Amino acid sequence: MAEPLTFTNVITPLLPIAKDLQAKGLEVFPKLPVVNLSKENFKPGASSWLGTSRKVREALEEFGCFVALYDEVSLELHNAIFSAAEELFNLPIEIKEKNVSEKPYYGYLGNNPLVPAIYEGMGVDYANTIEGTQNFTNLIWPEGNENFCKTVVSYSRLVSELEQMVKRMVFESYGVDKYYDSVLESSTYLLRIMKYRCPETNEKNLGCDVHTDKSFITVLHQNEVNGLEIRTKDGCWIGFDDPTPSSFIVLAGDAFLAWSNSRIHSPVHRVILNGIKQARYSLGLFTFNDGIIQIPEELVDDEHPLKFKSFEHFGLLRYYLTEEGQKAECTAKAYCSV
Ligand SMILES: O=C(O)CCC(=O)C(=O)O
Ligand SMILES: [Fe+2]
Repeated sequence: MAEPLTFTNVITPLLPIAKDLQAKGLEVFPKLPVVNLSKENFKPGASSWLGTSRKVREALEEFGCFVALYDEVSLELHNAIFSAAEELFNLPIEIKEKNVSEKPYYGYLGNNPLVPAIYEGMGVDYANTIEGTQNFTNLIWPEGNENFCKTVVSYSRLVSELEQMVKRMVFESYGVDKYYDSVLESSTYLLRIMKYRCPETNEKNLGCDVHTDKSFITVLHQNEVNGLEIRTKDGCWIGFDDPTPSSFIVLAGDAFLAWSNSRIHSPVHRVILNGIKQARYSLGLFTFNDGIIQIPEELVDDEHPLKFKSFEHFGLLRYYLTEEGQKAECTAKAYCSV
């Protein structure tokens, strides 16, 4: 029987051609897969849910990411969260530096030789909870900032619902939905608010160096200034160049790769700011799981022999900070392969 024409088997054969052209110095940017996840399009149990789940799984297996069209975040909230980001980064450095955390990469990242000079990041832990966001707000604005707090919680809750929908779809698509609730229960959400200022003359335009995420899933959202690039399995760079207020990049992290016994791909990505005229702001909602992540036995078979041991997710993140972890090509493989 002929292979069905899905977006992955249509796009994938074109990638080596794009890679060749890129190697010759030509700017060719194939597109990321796009999946419409706006709620009114389907309900659980309807056929479009199953078809969409398959698309989501295929995109994560082949590209490790896709553009989700999701209209739950209103334009008003979209504008409010980016204004909140601006307000936050306009604060004096000594206030921003108050945000420290024992969890690696959770506090203020900026003004630091470890990150590019044009980059700043601020982590809000447990951002989908009033308590988490209130703790952050109290630290930064002891006099209070109700508007910031409300905006961050509302945004993070809606985007965590998108993350949960994707996770449920993948679990169902693999027939392992019985593990969904326990994985959901241990999920925590870090919102990282990021700013990339315009590079000065002769300053490097690197915003974020090549890396894979250590999260289970990351959901990225940005203002109209481009720069995010994702590398395909065969080494072709795909730029995300048409952001809208309702487009979100859903990206699999190393923990999702390990959980799936290597079925899901965790893509290398970077941010490069070429000739930008205004600052780029982006938001990343990162899922990290408390405790141990188990690899479902159903995902182990002759074709997919067991590749990973159960692992502590925050252990993986801490390992990434070590000298050995920094050198590893794939953090999950180095940390918990069998
Ligand atoms: O700013 C972006 O779009 C991506 C940032 C990123 O990759 C990260 O924080 O892990
Ligand atoms: Fe990333």
